[in-house]
Formats: sequence, C-alpha cells, structure tokens
Amino acid sequence: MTRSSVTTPPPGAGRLQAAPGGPAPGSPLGSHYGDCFGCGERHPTGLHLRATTPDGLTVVAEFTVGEAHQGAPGLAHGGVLAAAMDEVIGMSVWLFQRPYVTGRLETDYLAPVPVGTTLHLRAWCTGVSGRKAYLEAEGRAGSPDGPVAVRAAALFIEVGMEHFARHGDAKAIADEHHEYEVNP
Ligand SMILES: CCCCCCCCCCCCCCCC(=O)SCCNC(=O)CCNC(=O)[C@H](O)C(C)(C)COP(=O)(O)OP(=O)(O)OC[C@H]1O[C@@H](n2cnc3c(N)ncnc32)[C@H](O)[C@@H]1OP(=O)(O)O
Repeated sequence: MTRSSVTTPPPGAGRLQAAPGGPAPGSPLGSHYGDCFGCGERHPTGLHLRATTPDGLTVVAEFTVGEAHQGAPGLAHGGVLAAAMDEVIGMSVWLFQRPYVTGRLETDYLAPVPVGTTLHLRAWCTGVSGRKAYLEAEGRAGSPDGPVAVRAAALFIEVGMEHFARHGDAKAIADEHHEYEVNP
C-alpha cells in the first residue's frame, strides 16, 4: 500500500482492542443509517454493503458493482470504489463502539473493476493514537483470495454523537440509534 505519513500510525500507537459490548466474532455489523449510500438498505442505488466481523477486530463485506456504479462504460467509477473502501473501514465504528468520521482516505487502484464483479472487502486497524485511528482496506475481485483491485489507507477521527446532531439530522440519528445519546 502506498500510504502517506498522515495514514501511518506514529511510533507508540496502540492496537485496536475489542471493545466491551462489541460484536462477537462471526457477528453481522448492521447498517448505521438506512439511507447511507454505503450500507443503507433504503438507498435505491447505493452499495448495500453487508458486513460482518470474523474475529471482532476486522471487517469483511461484499459489494457487487452495478450499472449505477459505472464511470467508463462497463467499469466501476473510481469514486464509487473509494466509497466502498470508506464504508468498509467506517464499519469499524462497531468494533470501536465509538463514532468516528473519515479525516483522510488514500486509494490505490490496481485493476479496472467490471460491472457485475463482486468485490470482497476487508478492513483492519493498524493503530490508535488518541482520537486518531489508522485503518487500511482492500477489495479483491471475485473471491476472498482473488486479485487485489483496490486498496486504501485512512485516518479516522473519533467524534461525539453531537457531531452528527450539530452538522446533520439529529432526529434521524436518534430514530435509528436509541442506544446513543445524540445531544448530551
Ligand atoms: C458505536 C457508535 C455508532 C455510531 C453510529 C452512527 C455514526 C457512525 C457514522 C459512521 C459513518 C461512516 C461513514 C463512512 C465514513 C464517512 O464517510 S464520514 C464522512 C466524511 N467525513 C467528514 O465529514 C469529516 C469532516 N471533518 C470534520 O468534521 C472535522 O475536520 C473532524 C475530522 C471531526 C476533525 O475536527 P475536530 O474534531 O475539530 O478535530 P481537529 O483538532 O481538527 O483534528 C483532530 C486531530 O486529527 C487531525 N486531523 C483531522 N483531520 C485530518 C486530516 N484530514 N489529515 C490529517 N490530520 C487530520 C488533526 O491534525 C488533529 O491532530 P492532533 O493535533 O490531535 O495531532
């Protein structure tokens, strides 16, 4: 992975620890919002990622490239592939059991991805330092051990739930996340 110093954990960064109350190995990771372009079941042309954690520390998901995801004819748009990387990494909020947002996302495109291809996505954390989490992801074409078509490295920043209330739709968040106080 070609990653910058911004997405490389500093010396002394901690490791992701399975959070108390976090998903058990083998658990599905739910959508964080039904209208999310990445994981929302209500989104008509979204990615519809369905993720699980095999071990409580990493995320795996599948995304099948559809007609709505094209850039060049018959090929996935690079921004859509970056969105898939962002989303599978973002699913790690369920592992952290804390809300994070993307600060920086770096993406390497290694092969074109034709419409109809299922990308097998995997994300893992490389370090945690204060509010910063360093994560990477890859998308393999066709099967979990297929060729890597896209890779990403990201810096995610921990925020409070008030971030979403202040900048977004507090009611929509509260409606879907009764377990988290959005206006503490
Ligand atoms: C269990 C819970 C469930 C909850 C369930 C519901 C919610 C779960 C939603 C998940 C959603 C997922 C979906 C996919 C992930 C998206 O796509 S998220 C959407 C895209 N991202 C955004 O909209 C973020 C926009 N940016 C911001 O809001 C603000 O810039 C941030 C990131 C919150 C940081 O602002 P801030 O809190 O004022 O913090 P700030 O002091 O600026 O930065 C903190 C540190 O990070 C560094 N930093 C920040 N940004 C950068 C950057 N771009 N480059 C380098 N360094 C940076 C700063 O330099 C600083 O470093 P230190 O000085 O501490 O060393």
